[in-house]
Amino acid sequence: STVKGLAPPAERFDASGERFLIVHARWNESVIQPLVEGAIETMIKSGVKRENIVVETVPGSYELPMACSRLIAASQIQASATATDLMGASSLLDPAAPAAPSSAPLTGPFAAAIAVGVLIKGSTQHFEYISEAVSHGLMRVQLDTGVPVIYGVLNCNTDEQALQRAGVGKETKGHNHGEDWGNAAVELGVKTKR
Ligand SMILES: O=c1[nH]c(NC[C@H](O)[C@H](O)[C@H](O)CO)c([N+](=O)[O-])c(=O)[nH]1
Repeated sequence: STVKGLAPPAERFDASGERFLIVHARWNESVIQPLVEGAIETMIKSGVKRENIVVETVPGSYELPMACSRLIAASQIQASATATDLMGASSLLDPAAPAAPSSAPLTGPFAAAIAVGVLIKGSTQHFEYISEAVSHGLMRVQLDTGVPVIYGVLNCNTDEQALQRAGVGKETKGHNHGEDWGNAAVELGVKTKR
């Protein structure tokens, strides 16, 4: 196809002060890992600080909407409170997050989130049901919370398709879609900032 192509990143955005969330499933870990690394590296190239990228995991893609919903809500609650009000609540977020002085908000709200999952078709209808539920679920989370949730779910028929979309294909290397998701998270995070 001469038309289908990746969305090139738009002009550079200043996301240096923004916080981002990445929630990734652990199914198909060998594909998940390059996707997540690609997203993080791309975001850092755009000026995002690594300590402002919170990474959480869930068992499978079906858990992505719930985890994104809860973590986005927790970060929004904490943004309006101080550490003393919400001691222990930070366990929902990155445990490595630097402890803020009690007068400062424990965490800031996330500018955007990326939900990363790899669905590979098996011999049953499981794939279709999860894929449909996750797509609708993630769309609902972003519209309900007002925080962009970038769709980082690969829906593949074969292992090789998934590997190529993480830039680690065996037949041809392919392109790491995690990089595009990192760019999309920065762009939407800046453009939808309130
Ligand atoms: O992320 C995935 N989860 C998968 N299933 C687990 C599912 O996401 C839930 O974790 C599980 O159903 C428990 O809710 C997959 N398959 O079943 O094939 C898959 O390919 N990828």
